[in-house]
Amino acid sequence: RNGMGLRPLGTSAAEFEQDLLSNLYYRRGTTVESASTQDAYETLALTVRDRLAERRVRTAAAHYAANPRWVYYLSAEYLLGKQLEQNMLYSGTDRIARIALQQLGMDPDEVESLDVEPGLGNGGLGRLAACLLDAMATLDIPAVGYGIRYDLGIFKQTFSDGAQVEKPDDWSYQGNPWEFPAPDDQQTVFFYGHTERDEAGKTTWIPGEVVLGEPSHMLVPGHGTDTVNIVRLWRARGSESSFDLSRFSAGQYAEAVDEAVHAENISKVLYPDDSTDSGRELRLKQQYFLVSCSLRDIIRRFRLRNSDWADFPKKTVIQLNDTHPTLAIPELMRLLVDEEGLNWDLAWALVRQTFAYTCHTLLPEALETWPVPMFERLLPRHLEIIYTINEHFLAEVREAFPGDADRVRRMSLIQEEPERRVRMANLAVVGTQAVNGVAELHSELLASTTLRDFAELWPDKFHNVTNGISPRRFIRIANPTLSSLITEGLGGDEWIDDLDRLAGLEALADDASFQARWRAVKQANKVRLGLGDPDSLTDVMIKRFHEYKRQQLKLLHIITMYHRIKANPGQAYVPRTVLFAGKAAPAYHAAKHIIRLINAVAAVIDADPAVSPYLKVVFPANYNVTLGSLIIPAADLSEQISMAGKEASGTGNMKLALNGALTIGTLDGANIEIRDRVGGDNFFLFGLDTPAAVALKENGYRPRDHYDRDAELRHALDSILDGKFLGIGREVGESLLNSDEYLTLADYRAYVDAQDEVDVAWQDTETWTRKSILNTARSGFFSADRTVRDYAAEIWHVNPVKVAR
Ligand SMILES: CCc1ccc([C@H](C)CC(=O)N[C@@H]2O[C@H](CO)[C@@H](O)[C@H](O)[C@H]2O)cc1
Repeated sequence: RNGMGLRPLGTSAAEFEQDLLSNLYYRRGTTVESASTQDAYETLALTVRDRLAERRVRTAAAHYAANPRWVYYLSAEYLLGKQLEQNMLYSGTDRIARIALQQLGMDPDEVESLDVEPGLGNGGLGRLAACLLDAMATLDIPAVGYGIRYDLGIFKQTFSDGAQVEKPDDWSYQGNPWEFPAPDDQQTVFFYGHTERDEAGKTTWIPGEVVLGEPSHMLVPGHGTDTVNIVRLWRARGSESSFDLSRFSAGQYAEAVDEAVHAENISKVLYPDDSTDSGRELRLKQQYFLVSCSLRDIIRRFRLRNSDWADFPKKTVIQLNDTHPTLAIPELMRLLVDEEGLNWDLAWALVRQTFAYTCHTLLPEALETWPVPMFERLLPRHLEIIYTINEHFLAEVREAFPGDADRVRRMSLIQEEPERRVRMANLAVVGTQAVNGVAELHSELLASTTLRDFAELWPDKFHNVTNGISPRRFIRIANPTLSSLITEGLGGDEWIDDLDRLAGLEALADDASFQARWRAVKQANKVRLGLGDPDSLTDVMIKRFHEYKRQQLKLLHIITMYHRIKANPGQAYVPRTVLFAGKAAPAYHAAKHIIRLINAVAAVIDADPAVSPYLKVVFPANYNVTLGSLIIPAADLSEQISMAGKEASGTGNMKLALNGALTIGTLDGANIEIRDRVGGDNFFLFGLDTPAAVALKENGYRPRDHYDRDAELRHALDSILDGKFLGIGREVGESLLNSDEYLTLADYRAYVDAQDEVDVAWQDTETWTRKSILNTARSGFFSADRTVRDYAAEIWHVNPVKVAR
C-alpha cells in the first residue's frame, strides 16, 4: 500500500492491460469485442490518467503539508497541445501501453490518433503559458494555472480557392478524458447592476446578472519528478433559476432557456484576435469571469491553511499573462474591502504585493483599453475602485514630477481624449510589484518607449525574463529520433530536464559519423512530414499571420527566385521547399490577402515545369501545436524576419533552432539572444535594427524609392500588381508600394542577399551540418525551465516542494 493507502498501480504491461480491461468494463461499460476505437482511446486515456492522478494525490498532500507560497498563473489562453503522448511519456507508460493495446487486439496508432488538441489559444502567448506550466511542475514549484474552458477553441482553418475559411472548433464534443469536472467548486459571478453605500460608507454591488462558473481541471505533470500540478479552467453556466419553467410551459421554449444560453455564451468561444483589441463587451465579460472565479478559488485555497490577510502576499503570487486578466487587481480590492472589510490602504498594499504583470507585445493596437461607458455598465463597482486607485496614483505622480501635466495625462488609468477609456496596461503596471518583457530588446523598449513614464517613476519594478520552450514537448516528444541520437551522443538523457547539457554536442559537431546520422534524422523527419522534396532545403515560416511578422517579405523572395529561374533556366539552383503555416485573425483582411496571394503563387509555381523542379511552396492548413511538432523537426531554415522592434520575443525561433534549423532573421525579439548564443557564424543576419528602423520611419520613409532603384524588387512587385498570380494580390502590392508600414521594401535587398548566402552555405553540407549541431548545442538557455527559474528568482520568490514517492 502506498502513502495513500492504495495498492500502487502496476508498471508492467500485464498490470497495465489489467487496468485497461477494468476501465473498459467498469468506466466505459463495454467489452473488448464491442469496444469502438473511441472506447479504446477513452479507456487508454483513463488508464494513463490514473497513474498521474496517483501522483497528483501525493502532490496535493505534500503541498498541503508545506503550506508554501503558491504561483497562480492567470491566462485567457492555453495552447496545451495533445495530452496522450505527453502523459504516457511523463507516466512512463508509453511502452507498456502499446504492448497492452496490442495484447487486446487494438492498433495503438489508430487509438492514439483520436487524441484531440484543445485549441484554447491563438499563438505565442497561449503556448508560452503551457510551456511555463510544464516547467513549473518539472521544477516542483507549487502552481495552479487558471483559464477559461472555451467550448469552441481557435477556429479550424481550411482553404477555399486559396482563401482562408474559418470553421468552429468544437474540440470536446466527444468529451475530454483528461479533465476532472469539479461542479462542487463552482463560483458565483456578478455583472451589471449598480452600487449602494450604507451610512458606514460600506459599498455593496447589486448585480443585474448572476452567472455560475464551473471549474474542471487538467493535470500538469512534471517530467522526471512526481509533482503533478493542475490547470483549472472555468465554464459559464446559468444559475439554477435561469431556466424559466413558466415560459417553457407556455411553449416559449427559446425564451425559457434564454438566460441560460446568455450565461453560457461567456465561455462559448475564444476570441481569435492575437494582436488587435476587439473591444467587444463579451470579451470584457470573459476577462472578468476568469478573474472573479479564479480569485475566489485562490482565496478559498488560502483559507485552507491561513487566516491572517497579512499573510496573503506571502503565500500567493499571481502572474498576469498580458493585460487580459488585469481586472484581477480591482477585483481583489473589491473582495478585500467590500466583502472582507479591510481598510483601503491595507488592501491596496496587499494587492500590489500579490500581482505581477508580463507584457507580450509592443503594438499599440494590442494594448487593451475599454470605453468607460461600457465598463461602467458592466462593472460599476470596479470603475469606482479604479477611479480611487487613479486618484492616489496621480497624486504620487504629481509629487514625483511636479507641474508635469502631460505626464499625468499619459500615466492616468483613464484616457480622456478622444473618448474616455480605461487603460489596462497602465492599471497592470500600477497594481503590480513587478513588470517584465519577454526578451531583452523587448524589455528595453518597454522601459524606453511604451511604458517609459512608469519606468522613470519605478525603475526597480521593471524586469526582463526571456521566453523559453518546453524541451519535453518540442524535442523529446516532437523529435524522438533526434532525441535518441542526442542521448547517445551525450551518454544519457538528463539533458531533457537540464538543457544546458546540450553543450556537450559541440565536441561532436565535426564528427563525420555523428554528422551523417544527424543529417539522416533530419531527412527522415522530412519524409515523415511528406510535404515537398526531402532532398530540398526546407525553408519554414510558421507563425500567426501579421504584417509586422512580414510573411509578405518571404513572398517577395519566392517571386524573385521564380523570376530568376524563369530568366536563367539552365543555371543550377538549390532546390527549395518553402513552407508556410499559420492563421490570420478572421477580421484581419490585409493578412488574409497575403494568405490568398501565397496560395496563388504556390499554384503558379507548381504548374510551371520550368520552375517546380527547383522551387515548391507548400501551405498546410490549420497550423497548431500538433502540426508544428511535425514541421519543426523537418526544418533546415527558420524564417524570423519581423521588422526590428515589433516581435516581442518569438518562441518558434527557439523551437526551430533547438531542432537544428539555422535562422535567417533580423535583430528583433529573442533572435538577438539566439544569435548571441549560437554564434554569428551560425545565423544569417540581415536588415535594419530597431534604431535604424525608427529613424527611417521618422525621416519620412518612401517605399517607392526602393521600388524605383531595385530592378528585382520592381519586377516582383509589378508581377503582383499585374495580376500574374491568378489575378490575386493587388491589395498586397499596393499597400507595400504606398504605405509599407513594416519597412518590407527597405529590407528586401538585404534579405535577398542573405538568402543567396543561405544557398551557398547549404551546398557545403558538412559545414551546414556543423552549424545545425551547434544551434542545438547552444540552445540550452531557451529552455522554459531556465525561464521559470528566472521568474522564481526575480519575481515570484518561491521555492520547490519535493513530492515524496
Ligand atoms: C487584445 C487582443 C490580443 C490578444 C493576444 C495578444 C497577445 C499578447 C499576442 C501574443 O501572442 N504575443 C506574443 O507573445 C509571445 C509570448 O511571449 C511572444 O513570443 C511573441 O513575440 C508575441 O507576439 C495581444 C492582443
